[in-house]
Amino acid sequence: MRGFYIGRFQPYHNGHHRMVEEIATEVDELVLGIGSAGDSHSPRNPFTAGERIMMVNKAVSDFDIATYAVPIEDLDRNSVWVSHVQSMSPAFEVAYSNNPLVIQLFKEAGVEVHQSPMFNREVLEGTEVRQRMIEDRDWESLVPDEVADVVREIDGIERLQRVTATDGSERVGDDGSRDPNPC
Ligand SMILES: Nc1ncnc2c1ncn2[C@@H]1O[C@H](COP(=O)(O)OP(=O)(O)OP(=O)(O)O)[C@@H](O)[C@H]1O
Ligand SMILES: NC(=O)c1ccc[n+]([C@@H]2O[C@H](COP(=O)(O)O)[C@@H](O)[C@H]2O)c1
Repeated sequence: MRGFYIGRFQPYHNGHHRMVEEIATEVDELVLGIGSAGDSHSPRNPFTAGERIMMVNKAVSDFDIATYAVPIEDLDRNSVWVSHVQSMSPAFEVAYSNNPLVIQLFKEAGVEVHQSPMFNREVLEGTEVRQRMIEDRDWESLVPDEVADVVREIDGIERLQRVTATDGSERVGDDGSRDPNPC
């Protein structure tokens, strides 16, 4: 059986890794959808699709299943998003997600969806990992070693710190969004 698991993986962290470990007990093959593939160089999405593919491929190489990383760009229309995913991915029988919108869209399209527990969510969250990177606090312990190597190879910390820095003329929200009309 082949499964599908999508995330932005900004970056791929130990919570994702635990989820893949669980999924690997249920499927022989897993497609890892690299979500929001067109986004990069922003506070919420610092890494390119290619960089995230490197992180994921290296990190999951130890698991005893075949994996395929497939970049999936966002669409303006949620109602056709599952068809878009299916048009880009090898065929799969079951989707894995803990994201309520993703679960809803797959269920409405008639795709079986499995959820997993949230692992140590207090710290295993992309937002927390990126915040630690920005503040030069320990982030390495929250990601697989292979991911830390990729982040270092691409000077990821410096990039994230640069794209997060503001010149004081705009405000950056908690989600990394920038207010285009600062008062
Ligand atoms: N600690 C975790 N345990 C289990 N599942 C997780 C964990 N963190 C994220 N996930 C799930 O993995 C999928 C992809 O998550 P995503 O890439 O958005 O990571 P995130 O940690 O939620 O990132 P961000 O804080 O950047 O939004 C989602 O279904 C999400 O619910
Ligand atoms: N309409 C759309 O483009 C659409 C809908 C649902 C999810 N997604 C994407 O799927 C991914 C879901 O991953 P997360 O669970 O990490 O949020 C994200 O990249 C999100 O942007 C896109």
